[in-house]
Amino acid sequence: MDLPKSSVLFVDDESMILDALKRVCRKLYATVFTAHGGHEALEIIKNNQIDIIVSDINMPNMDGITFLEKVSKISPESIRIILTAYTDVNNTLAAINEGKVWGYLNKPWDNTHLINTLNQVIEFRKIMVERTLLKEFKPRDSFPSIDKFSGFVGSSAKMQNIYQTIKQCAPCKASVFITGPSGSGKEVAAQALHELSRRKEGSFIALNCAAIPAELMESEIFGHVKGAFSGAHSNRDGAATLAHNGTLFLDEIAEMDIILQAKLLRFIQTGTFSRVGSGKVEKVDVRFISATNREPDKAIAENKLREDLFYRLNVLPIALPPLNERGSDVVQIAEVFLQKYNQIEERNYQGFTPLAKKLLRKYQWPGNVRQLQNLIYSAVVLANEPLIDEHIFASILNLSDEQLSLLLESEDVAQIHEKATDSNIPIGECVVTDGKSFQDNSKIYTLASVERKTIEHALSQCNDNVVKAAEALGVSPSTLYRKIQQWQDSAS
Ligand SMILES: Nc1ncnc2c1ncn2[C@@H]1O[C@H](COP(=O)(O)OP(=O)(O)OP(=O)(O)O)[C@@H](O)[C@H]1O
Repeated sequence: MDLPKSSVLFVDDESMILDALKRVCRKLYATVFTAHGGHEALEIIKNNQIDIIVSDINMPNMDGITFLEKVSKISPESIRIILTAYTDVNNTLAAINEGKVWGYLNKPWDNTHLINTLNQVIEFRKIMVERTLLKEFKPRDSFPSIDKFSGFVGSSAKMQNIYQTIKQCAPCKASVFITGPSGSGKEVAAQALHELSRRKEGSFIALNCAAIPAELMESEIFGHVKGAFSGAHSNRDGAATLAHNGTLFLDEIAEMDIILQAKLLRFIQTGTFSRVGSGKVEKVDVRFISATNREPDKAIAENKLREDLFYRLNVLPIALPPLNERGSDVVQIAEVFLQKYNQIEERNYQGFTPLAKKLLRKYQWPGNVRQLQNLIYSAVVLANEPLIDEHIFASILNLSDEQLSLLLESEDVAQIHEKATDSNIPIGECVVTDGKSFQDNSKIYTLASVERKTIEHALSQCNDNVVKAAEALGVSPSTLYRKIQQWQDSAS
């Protein structure tokens, strides 16, 4: 598990001491911050992830013990160390015993001892963080069992219908016409039809009619003989020959040249064709599957697709639903892609945070499964926590903060109710606004107020331990810190 570089904050009222500490710590594998006193340090802690805090005791305005006590509330996971003269020993021991600080360093310090101690603390903290993460996120050897059907992942009712249709259509010879938006899995469906058919020992030949230039298409389908056109240096088999006893998948059929569509129609009707440049008629046994992401009626009206060809190909229609109509299939598919890209990129992401999953379920997915696939691959490359969170997704999808909250907002109330039920806390008792319980049905509460009260309640139940409260609420600690920070910002 790769953890990011640690960060250390030194707090002292004397600039010379801070400069000296900074110089010594160049040897440390850590980002070093300095602050001239408690108030400046608290600002830094609010705006940055600080792992280790080393503070002087005797400082004007706010003494070191009071400062570190405050830190223990807002950043309980950070390791707090006192930099102290021997004369402060009683204060120091009391602070350690009360759990306000983790340990102390002597002032004046020995450079080597200082670096060694901080390195040990960095190591110690890493182990603690790893332990917490491992406990919190329960790393697993395998992801939860996923419903799969011949290349498809997902168990929504709509996809169950599709699987049923594929199972019924696969054994027949009749042509199948697959429609569905771009990236919705039309080729996966075509392959499933082939794999589940009696032709599975034969070849599955896919031709993307949009990707091949019109002048080459005829030769791609039917092959050519040597000398048929300039560049035809030898005989070449086309897809029709290669798919003999197998399946020919004509993807993006409405992009095929309309004149060639007439030749294709003849081939489908008779099973016979001639290679380009040859008069010899050949016969093959091919099952046709075609697909388009256009609406066939429109494509016919626009003269992109021959009507007679369409009716010939559209014996068994299959219409794939867009990803955003497949409910939580999206999360299952994302989990499978996560496993795949974890393996390819040698990463070990354990899954997604609850809000990241919510984003996956709420997003519209204009590019369907292919877009989801690309998103997960990017996240695996760009994220650096064991769980992938909603912010990584939002940044890859280019969503503003406002768009992200709008996207996540709609289910919030339900989620809060779910969580209260999960933790057996009666909602009316745990979430109170303006002195009224949420069981008061006459009042409508804003989502923001419900959220804030819920978080405040969780914090107070967990003795202000942000990590525990975050765990209880099912969000990451960083999300909670961000929210607390926002309230503090708007209050100041
Ligand atoms: N239900 C699914 N489960 C897992 N992976 C899927 C699923 N549907 C599609 N995919 C994957 O998504 C990607 C796009 O699927 P596919 O190429 O079949 O879509 P398409 O509809 O044929 O796209 P286009 O319209 O652009 O030709 C592929 O990598 C495919 O393996």
